[in-house]
Amino acid sequence: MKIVVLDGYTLNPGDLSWDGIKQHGTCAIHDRTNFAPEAVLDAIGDAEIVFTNKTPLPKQVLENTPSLRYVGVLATGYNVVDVQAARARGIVVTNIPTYGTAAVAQYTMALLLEMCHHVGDHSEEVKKGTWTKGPDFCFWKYPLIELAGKTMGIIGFGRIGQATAKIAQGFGLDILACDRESNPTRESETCKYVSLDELYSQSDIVSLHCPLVEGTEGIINKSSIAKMKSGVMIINTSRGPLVVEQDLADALNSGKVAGAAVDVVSKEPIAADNPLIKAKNCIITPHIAWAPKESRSRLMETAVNNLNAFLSGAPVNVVNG
Ligand SMILES: NC(=O)C1=CN([C@@H]2O[C@H](COP(=O)(O)OP(=O)(O)OC[C@H]3O[C@@H](n4cnc5c(N)ncnc54)[C@H](O)[C@@H]3O)[C@@H](O)[C@H]2O)C=CC1
Ligand SMILES: O=C(O)C(=O)CO
Repeated sequence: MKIVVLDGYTLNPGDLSWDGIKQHGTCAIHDRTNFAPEAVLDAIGDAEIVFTNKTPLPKQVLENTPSLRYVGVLATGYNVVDVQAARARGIVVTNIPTYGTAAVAQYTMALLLEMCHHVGDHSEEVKKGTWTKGPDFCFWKYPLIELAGKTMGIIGFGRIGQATAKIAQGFGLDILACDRESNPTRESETCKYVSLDELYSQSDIVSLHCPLVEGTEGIINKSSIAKMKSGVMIINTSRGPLVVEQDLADALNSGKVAGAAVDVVSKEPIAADNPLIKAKNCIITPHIAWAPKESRSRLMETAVNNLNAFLSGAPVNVVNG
């Protein structure tokens, strides 16, 4: 059996093992593949099994891979695959749920705390000598923000949204959740479901945890930002295209949005002219919320289990069933 991993490097830069996948046949592991459909087709060749993390598999590719039977997405978000086109061709697509829930929730809070305290910047200032030369026993470069008593709006109250809420409640934040489906058993004195408009108008912090699908693309835009409080902070650890980046940059530059922290952007790696790079009060990290070794190890383990289950005729974690 021919197996191809299109972009294995970010999952396994050398500190994990591909053996669980390699045991099933001839395995070509590409560190990365050019995203152009011709290059992707070339890398896939006549493989039956393909793994992708972020290499796109659009209809144009899936319709020209006659041997392909299985696509294993090496991530939770599977927006890189045209799942309808795969279903039409009888290709099973699976994802990896839960491996990164704890890491992404933790990272969301790291971004929030960075916006509140700018720990890294303050440390750099001290090392530059600003404290040594200063007249006072302390100084700060930015307004410092206390979270207790504030409200965090969470769009997409699934695994990561709920895990984030749990930590945030520990900081004294009240949670407003918005999801396609509400589950009253998840509500409490400090957590309730609201409509999107209520979430926008009442939240001091808005954090995105819904998948990138047709209905969520561009959900944060000029008009949704207009419904938010002045001075709101926005966090995106989900997918870049959830945000209209020029609209967010404009709102940061005008001060309507006090701060934004994004781990994901519309095009990755980030384009040099992405408007968020020069926007005021914007923290950008290179899509690393998922990447502690602990969570990557769980991801690899689940990828192997997914492949074993598919080959045994009882696939699990299927996203195009
Ligand atoms: N930055 C990173 O490293 C990582 C990012 N992610 C992103 O996080 C996302 C969420 O992951 P999980 O929480 O594990 O997924 P999940 O499937 O457990 O939760 C997603 C939630 O979003 C809800 N949802 C779907 N459409 C919606 C809409 N239109 N409006 C409101 N809610 C909607 C779903 O009902 C579900 O409750 C992934 O889709 C992925 O894009 C996931 C892992 C790592
Ligand atoms: O798991 C995911 O969805 C990620 O974004 C990490 O690649």
